[in-house]
Amino acid sequence: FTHSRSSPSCSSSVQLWTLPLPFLSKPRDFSVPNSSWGPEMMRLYEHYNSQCEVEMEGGGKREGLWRKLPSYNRILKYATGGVYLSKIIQSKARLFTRNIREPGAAFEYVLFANSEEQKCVGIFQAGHLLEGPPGHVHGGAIATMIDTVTGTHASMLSGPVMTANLNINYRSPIPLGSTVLLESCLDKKEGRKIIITCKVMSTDGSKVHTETTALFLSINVCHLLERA
Ligand SMILES: CCCCCCCCCCCC(=O)SCCNC(=O)CCNC(=O)[C@H](O)C(C)(C)COP(=O)(O)OP(=O)(O)OC[C@H]1O[C@@H](n2cnc3c(N)ncnc32)[C@H](O)[C@@H]1OP(=O)(O)O
Repeated sequence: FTHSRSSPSCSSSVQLWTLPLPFLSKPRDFSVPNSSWGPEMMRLYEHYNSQCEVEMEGGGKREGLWRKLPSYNRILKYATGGVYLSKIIQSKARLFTRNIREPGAAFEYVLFANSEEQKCVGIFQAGHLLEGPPGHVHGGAIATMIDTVTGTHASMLSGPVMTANLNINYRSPIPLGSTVLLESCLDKKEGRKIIITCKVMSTDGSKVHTETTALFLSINVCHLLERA
């Protein structure tokens, strides 16, 4: 939500300096290791995190291929345009995936983006509150993981977007408590449409849990206000 598309009926070009002070305080980034992260979650986190910076011969560092994306629990309030968006955000609202306080109970996750390859990955550890079939993760929770990674990927490519369609094939169940790797790839962009494919896999890549094609439509943030 850092991009803005101009519209004659609703200007969304609100700048950060117009935000009141509470919105300027640095929000907490939840996508950092905590005591609930298991060995597989840590291993994959370190694998991608180590590729965010590359050591140079002279001892300095430069940006690597991957970038870790921060994750907040009230993402819209901290975005450019927060004054407009605050009209539709209730004070108790929290991002769905970050609204359980107990570490490890629900979604533990971190996203990384690779702009050169137009790829995003998500590392998710599914906690005990996400049960569907006994001992396994609920299909809606899996859809949430997919929507989070592909939605973030689409908004990085095109600014504000809404999910129009998620076509998910569930191939094998995900054991509760396990860590999975989501890989999101741009398929194509056609006007306002962004089509993304996404696989949910076991951490060693040996098992495919789901395969998805997702359609996003870029929107003007006024699209949300019109429905408020
Ligand atoms: C860093 C920050 C991270 C942010 C991190 C956020 C991560 C989480 C991301 C979560 C994202 C969500 O969950 S979003 C919440 C779930 N989604 C929603 O509630 C969306 C509800 N639906 C809508 O608001 C609307 O239907 C839209 C915006 C999707 C589309 O409406 P519209 O803008 O008026 O567009 P419309 O004219 O209908 O359609 C434009 C073109 O797209 C096609 N089209 C539209 N819908 C579909 C469809 N379902 N399947 C196929 N095609 C479709 C039309 O045929 C048309 O094609 P043609 O004739 O031009 O060829």
